[in-house]
Amino acid sequence: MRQPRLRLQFLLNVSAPQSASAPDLAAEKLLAATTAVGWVRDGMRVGLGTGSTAAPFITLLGQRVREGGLRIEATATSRASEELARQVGIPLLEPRRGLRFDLTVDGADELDAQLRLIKGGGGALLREKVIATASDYLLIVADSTKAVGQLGRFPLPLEVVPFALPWVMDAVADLGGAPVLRMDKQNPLEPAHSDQGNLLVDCHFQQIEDPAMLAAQLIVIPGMVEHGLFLGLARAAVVAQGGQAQVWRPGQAPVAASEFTALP
Ligand SMILES: O=C[C@H](O)[C@H](O)[C@H](O)COP(=O)(O)O
Repeated sequence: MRQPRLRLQFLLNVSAPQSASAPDLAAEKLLAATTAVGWVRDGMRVGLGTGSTAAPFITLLGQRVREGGLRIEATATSRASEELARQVGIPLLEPRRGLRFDLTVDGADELDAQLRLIKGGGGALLREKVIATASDYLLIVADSTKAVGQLGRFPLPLEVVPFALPWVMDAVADLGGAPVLRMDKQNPLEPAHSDQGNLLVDCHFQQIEDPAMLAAQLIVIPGMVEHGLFLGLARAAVVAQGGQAQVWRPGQAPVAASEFTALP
């Protein structure tokens, strides 16, 4: 079946800038995605992230597959990304033992200078962490609003087994996380569900002083399936600001992305 042609112009028009001084986030996301697509090589197995920055990456990757003859195989971190990948013609692999990825490209809700991340604003944190952990290289693509001095202003998402919800919320409140059950955007009277059918809880810490300690405290809460702290997983990030894309690596000064013709 002939795949629809998706043009950069279409991607740029996803949302208009809100005012003359506000950053054009759609353009920044597209720039980060375009930079990452340029580093995908023939024969790679690629993990496909989720969200509004990963989506243009998937679309542009599909364009390279269809029009440039790029041979890759991929697995997606959400049903939405899987559907998009199918639409744009990316060959998909089902999960199986031994499957690893050369590269995963994914978005983030917050990243700091050590490339510690908060993820899961789109509810895909569990599959995202599975695929990131099965990847040799996790590359984050982000607009300029995602880079922070300290993690925690963005509410930390948790995926929670429904039966365990009240006790998980009690435990998170004891840790100072002000838990809020996420509601369904389409049906605000109903809770949101992950692709696995679990609930999502957003924890308002405001500031996370010690992400590693918090991760250790969260992971032992029964019924808390996964948390959105991604620590020690990202090898690099492309952070776009205005018309400039920079490469961030853990603890290193940012470098212009134009310096790199391959993965940093
Ligand atoms: O669950 C969603 C993911 O973690 C996303 O990658 C994250 O929320 C960033 O999404 P966006 O690029 O849309 O801001």
